[in-house]
Amino acid sequence: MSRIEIRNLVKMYGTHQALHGINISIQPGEFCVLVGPSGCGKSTTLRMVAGLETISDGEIVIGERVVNGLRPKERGIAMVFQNYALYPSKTVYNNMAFSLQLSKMPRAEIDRRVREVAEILELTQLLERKPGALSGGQRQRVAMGRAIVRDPEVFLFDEPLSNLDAKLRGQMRAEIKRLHQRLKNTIIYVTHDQVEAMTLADRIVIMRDGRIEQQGTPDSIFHDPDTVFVAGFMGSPAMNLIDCVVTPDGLRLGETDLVCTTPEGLRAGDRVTFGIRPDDVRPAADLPNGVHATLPVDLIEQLGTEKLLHFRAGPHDLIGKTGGRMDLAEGSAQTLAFDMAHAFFFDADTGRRIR
Ligand SMILES: Nc1ncnc2c1ncn2[C@@H]1O[C@H](COP(=O)(O)OP(=O)(O)OP(=O)(O)O)[C@@H](O)[C@H]1O
Repeated sequence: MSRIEIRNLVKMYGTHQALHGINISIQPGEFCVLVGPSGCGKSTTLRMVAGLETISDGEIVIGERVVNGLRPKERGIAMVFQNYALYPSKTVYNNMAFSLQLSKMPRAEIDRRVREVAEILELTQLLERKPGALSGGQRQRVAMGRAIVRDPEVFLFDEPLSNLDAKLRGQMRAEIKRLHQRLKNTIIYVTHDQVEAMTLADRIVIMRDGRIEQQGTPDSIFHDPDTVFVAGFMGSPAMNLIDCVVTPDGLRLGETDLVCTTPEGLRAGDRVTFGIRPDDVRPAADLPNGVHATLPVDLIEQLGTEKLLHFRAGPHDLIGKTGGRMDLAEGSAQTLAFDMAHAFFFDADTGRRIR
């Protein structure tokens, strides 16, 4: 187990600045997920830790060593990519053994490691197969096995599940989590999937345009977002976000009769973004103490255990939730309740949270 320190990391691609001074301090054994929209710099950061990209400025420490000048294989890392890059002509056994063979490890030790890891990943029955005869999930496990046999100080994952279907993704996510509980290696994991970030991470780092927008535990990122960007990015369906102007009475959402008192420090005329998660907008019967408003529900999505209620508040399309068994008709006006204890307010100009 090694700590990883990323200090003031800068990446220039010619004149394009992809990273603007990234600072992340990852504790030994911590599972750190880098998440953010396409092009925000997640992969670039990971590839610089791996030694696959040069460092324009700043410092990367793995364990006790500054690794800026070290080649990838000298860094004590193993990387699992999105396209597993298995050797098609080699068996599963030889795919897993290959890097150890290159390092001239004794055959008996290679055999012990490959079989032990195959057992952990339930690949023992497949060791003589070639990748072409494996399912997507099995190939993904071989790619992980190939990384694990090397017993690296640090694992780097670059969107390892993005080629799998939804069900398999869920299964592999749980397997990666179990593997981490068992091996306790330090991990940096890149994804653009916020569900993966929430479920896997000890620490989530949300990136945007080459900068860190916020980092913290999944709980703190979800329940205590610093910015409207983080609030809107984490959570599915996304938080309802509505730009509005504070009136002398408080806050009015569009032309509706929903008015709430505003947090201290806001004055009439201030422009704010009001945020509330779909979980906190319910039919009034579910939430008697909320702020009530009667609004037209124009679409209901049945998800099984719950239903999503799409409704309009003035010009805004919003989403609420109710239990899957609740009987509601599309196109009818419903009295909805907003749980204002869980509402958020952001400065409409800067996007910063107003606390
Ligand atoms: N080799 C390169 N040359 C020039 N620009 C690059 C290069 N690689 C990445 N970039 C740019 O750097 C920025 C960050 O790219 P990066 O691949 O790290 O983003 P990402 O967050 O991993 O995105 P994605 O989720 O789409 O993979 C982007 O603007 C991208 O266009």
